[in-house]
Amino acid sequence: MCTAATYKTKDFYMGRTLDYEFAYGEEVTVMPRNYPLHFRYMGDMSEHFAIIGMAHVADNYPLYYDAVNEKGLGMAGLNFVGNAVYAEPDTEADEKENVSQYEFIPWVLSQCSSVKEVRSLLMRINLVGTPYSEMFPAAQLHWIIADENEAITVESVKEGLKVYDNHVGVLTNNPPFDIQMLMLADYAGLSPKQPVNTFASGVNLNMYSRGMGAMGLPGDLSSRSRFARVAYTKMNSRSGDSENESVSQFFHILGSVEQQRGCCEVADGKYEITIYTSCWNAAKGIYYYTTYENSQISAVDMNREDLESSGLKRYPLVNGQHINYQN
Ligand SMILES: C[C@H](CCC(=O)NCCS(=O)(=O)O)[C@H]1CC[C@H]2[C@@H]3[C@H](O)C[C@@H]4C[C@H](O)CC[C@]4(C)[C@H]3C[C@H](O)[C@]12C
Repeated sequence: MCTAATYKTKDFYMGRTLDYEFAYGEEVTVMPRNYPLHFRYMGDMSEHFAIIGMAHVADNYPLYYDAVNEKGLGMAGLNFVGNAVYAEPDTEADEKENVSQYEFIPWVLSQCSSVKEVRSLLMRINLVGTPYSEMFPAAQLHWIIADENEAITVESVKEGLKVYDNHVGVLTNNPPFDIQMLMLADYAGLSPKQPVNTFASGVNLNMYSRGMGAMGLPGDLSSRSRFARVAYTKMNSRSGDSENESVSQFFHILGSVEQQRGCCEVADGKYEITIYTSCWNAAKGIYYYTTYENSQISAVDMNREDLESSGLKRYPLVNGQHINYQN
């Protein structure tokens, strides 16, 4: 399971949890403007926007999971198993741009500076299921794409490519996004305030605890429950707007859906955990992250790199707890 969210204070933030039972060997990867990008059907792009994000780098090619570009446009791919259906390449129709699912993030982030531009790019796209290699078959994903003004969800399903306005700025996994939004209505009565007793007149109910306004918010790890929980947490979130306060609050928002080892068994003795949690400041191009074994926030600042260069800059994840002994 995975969860993604956006958050706005003075700056715009976005990130995700990557929940899985194993890691592919991911690194924070900066793609500078002159890194030669080769697309399977769309030729080469020698200059483009610079990008920073989490990627598995295969043969010097960054297979991004989530990333943001220098214009502040970000996106994240989350599992959509059983529902993702990709098109076949259509090389006859000139107006269609054939893009493989593993190229979707670089294709969008290399050339769009806003969600508005993404919407028109998506009208021309033919998102195809061509795998990167035999070792990396097509990942069944759906995506959240956002800038500081709006967020959308993109789902390639058997009916074709669907683009939804995402007014809550969150995404998890199955079921499809429109159903997740419909089911959010189940929680319409929840509130951060103590409930007013509307149970029945004449029944005197004692509010015996704080936090009872959110009674009914699901606590389990299913995708629909994480969707409701993270949407509730994010929409009711309050923080100062400094960088530290915003980043700290963002990690608390995604902390509401964190997966602890042992609670979600996916095969005998195999457990899904939150392998990493990311948060980027979209305007500043700073990519923050924690890992399951390291709760200290690490950061890579895209603007401290030479963005006019042509080689990838890769930062292996800092793992292992860093405990601050005070005596
Ligand atoms: C497994 C990851 C998604 C985690 C997730 O959503 N878990 C939810 C589990 S569940 O459904 O709810 O059960 C996805 C997110 C991004 C994916 C990677 C990226 O798409 C980049 C490439 C794409 C290649 O086609 C496959 C390898 C790969 C390197 C992908 C491996 C894997 O599918 C990743 C890492």
